[in-house]
Amino acid sequence: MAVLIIAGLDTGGGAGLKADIETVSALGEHPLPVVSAITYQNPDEVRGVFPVPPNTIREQIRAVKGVFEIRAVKIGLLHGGAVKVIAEETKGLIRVLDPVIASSSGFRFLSPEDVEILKRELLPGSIVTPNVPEAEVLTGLKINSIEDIKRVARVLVEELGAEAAIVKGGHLNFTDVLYWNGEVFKFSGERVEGFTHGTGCVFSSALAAFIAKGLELPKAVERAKRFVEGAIRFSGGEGEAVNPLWELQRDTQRWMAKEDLEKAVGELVKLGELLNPHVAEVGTNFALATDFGEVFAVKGRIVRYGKTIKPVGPVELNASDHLRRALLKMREFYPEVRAVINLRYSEKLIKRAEKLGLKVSFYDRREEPEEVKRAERGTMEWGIESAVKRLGEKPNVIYHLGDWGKEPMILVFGRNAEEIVERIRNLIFASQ
Ligand SMILES: Nc1ncnc2c1ncn2[C@@H]1O[C@H](COP(=O)(O)OP(=O)(O)OP(=O)(O)O)[C@@H](O)[C@H]1O
Ligand SMILES: Cc1ncc(COP(=O)(O)O)c(N)n1
Repeated sequence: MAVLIIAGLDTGGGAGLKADIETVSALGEHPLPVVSAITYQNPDEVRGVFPVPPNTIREQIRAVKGVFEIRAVKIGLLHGGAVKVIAEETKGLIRVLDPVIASSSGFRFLSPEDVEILKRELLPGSIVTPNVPEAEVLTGLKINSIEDIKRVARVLVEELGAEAAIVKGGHLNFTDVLYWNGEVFKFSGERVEGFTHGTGCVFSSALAAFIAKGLELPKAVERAKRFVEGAIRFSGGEGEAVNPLWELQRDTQRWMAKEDLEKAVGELVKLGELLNPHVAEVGTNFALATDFGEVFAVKGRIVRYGKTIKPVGPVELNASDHLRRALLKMREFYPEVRAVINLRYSEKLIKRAEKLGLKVSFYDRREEPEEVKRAERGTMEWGIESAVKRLGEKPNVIYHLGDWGKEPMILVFGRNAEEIVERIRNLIFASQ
């Protein structure tokens, strides 16, 4: 279904049309982008705005209206001169209006006169999604509590003529309130850590996309809120903004990691007889992490098989709890490390690793504090941390000499699966 998006361009690639297009596309709908303003901004500041002339906005809308079946319209950043044209051209369509009055970096986009035009021309009949400060400007009322939010949402509909109002609590307590058809709906949320530049854009676009799918308003609001939470949680990256593509990126990384690891395991199997003596009693595993902290490994581990070696099962997500924990701990110190393998301990391998110039460290399970031992699952994390701290720089190899009932083990780390295979090749050929 097509969603018409009328919004501004953010040169920083965080908010505005770019975030809207990503959101609508990620949710499987077709975005029809109409530029209302060109901004010059980065994550820290908005330097200026070039308003696209009203007629140019009109022609952009006319080029697609009647050609595509527009199921919803999302309206973001505007300028006073554009309001009337947009109101005329979107008449009769379901409109989600995000009244972007100021940026989160503090730049005032709409003057008080522009706000009045917006209230008069565009707000009536729209589903309006102000944040707390915007709702205050639109209604002239102060908001200090959830009760105030409810009252203001009602005013936006009953007095200012909106079709529905969702007052967002991102600036208060993360609870959003919808007023629609004379009823109040509350959507509770918890604070999510991450960048919030662009949250309002993603929320309103997601809402428009869910409406386009035919969801009833309360359900669409609930889904839009959950979508934004994910986009905040996985918001890292250069844009310093929300990331509407996180689920797609996660899935892409999943198949890439799976494929890379399968290929690398295949290469290891070719080393069969040479690697066989180095396979741990408990089995060897090979793990690869994605940027999202998900870790793939071989289900059932890699075991000795006659004179050669064999992966017991396929490469799968979370197939090795031990290596997953070792790798994730290592990545807390060195995020570029993505892969790890465990081998049976031998002094010969350690000597060889040092000769090859690999940085080697170790941990001693006998030094493990009692409380970590009792907690049972913290040993690996403690071990990696103590080995990293002991060396004072990035270790490529970490070993431990075992303990009562625990087999001594070597972990070889690398930036990717191929690097591990290369390291293993060098280690075992040279240790013959
Ligand atoms: N840190 C956060 N954790 C969880 N949810 C949040 C957070 N910040 C905002 N939200 C949610 O994101 C949505 C957008 O709300 P917000 O109040 O941030 O909009 P906004 O101020 O218009 O955004 P923008 O930053 O684009 O101006 C709402 O559903 C809100 O509850
Ligand atoms: C083009 C454009 N549209 C919307 C916003 C608001 O987003 P935020 O409040 O996160 O700055 C923005 N900064 N730029």
